[in-house]
Amino acid sequence: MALTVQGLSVALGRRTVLHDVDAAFRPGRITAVLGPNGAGKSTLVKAMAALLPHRGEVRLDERMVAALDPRERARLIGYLPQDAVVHWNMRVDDVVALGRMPHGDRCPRAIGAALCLTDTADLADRPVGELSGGERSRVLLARVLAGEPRWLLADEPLASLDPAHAIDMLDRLRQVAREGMGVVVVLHDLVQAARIADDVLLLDTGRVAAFGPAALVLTPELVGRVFGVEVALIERDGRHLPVPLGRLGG
Ligand SMILES: Nc1ncnc2c1ncn2[C@@H]1O[C@H](COP(=O)(O)OP(=O)(O)OP(=O)(O)O)[C@@H](O)[C@H]1O
Repeated sequence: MALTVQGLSVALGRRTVLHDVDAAFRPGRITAVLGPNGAGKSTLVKAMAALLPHRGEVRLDERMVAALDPRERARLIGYLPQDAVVHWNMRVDDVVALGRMPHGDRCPRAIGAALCLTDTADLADRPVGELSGGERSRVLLARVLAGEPRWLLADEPLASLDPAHAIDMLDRLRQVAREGMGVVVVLHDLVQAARIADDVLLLDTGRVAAFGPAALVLTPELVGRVFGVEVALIERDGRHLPVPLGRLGG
């Protein structure tokens, strides 16, 4: 099931913060959305999840996402917001079970698989309010995965994770993509993006600066220009990882 964005523009307040974005995302692949602060990354994924009014089209195959019944949309697209919070101090397994709401069930297999994949089964009977920020991030990912969506849109899921857990999180996204889910993930870390992404959508002040296979987008020239930094490539496991060295002209 392909996820396609065509002519997508979003205005917030009086400002247009996304301009005419075109992109075709493919299932079974990880697309990293990159760009400087304020480039419009969060706005893009929110609009793709039909959480913001927009102009242009977001389609799942031929169907407009905004026109889908909300429960069906939630079954197809899982959205993991930046800085997600849990307002009630529920048990972890109950939080994860909320991910089944669009299905109207409490499928033990799906919940168990999500707990297992995110390494949160040991936390299942803990109150979510007692968890560390990183543990909570994994639980919130488990909640989305429990809904077994066809697409996962994750906004900066690494924000509160230490390097080891960040690597684990990305490996989990890789695993769900291998199983066929389409993954669109907003990232800040260029090295992690290069490790994990099949494709990269590079945004610059609300416009697409580049979209395509990671190796073609994550070049020192392109990344350096958009972020205003000097970038060196290091090679690891056959991938070229862009490392920011300093500000351009600094
Ligand atoms: N409610 C709002 N009203 C007006 N402008 C807004 C509103 N929310 C966000 N913006 C602006 O929209 C632009 C895009 O914001 P967005 O959060 O999508 O950027 P981002 O690329 O995700 O940034 P970051 O890397 O800092 O998280 C920013 O310039 C931001 O100031």
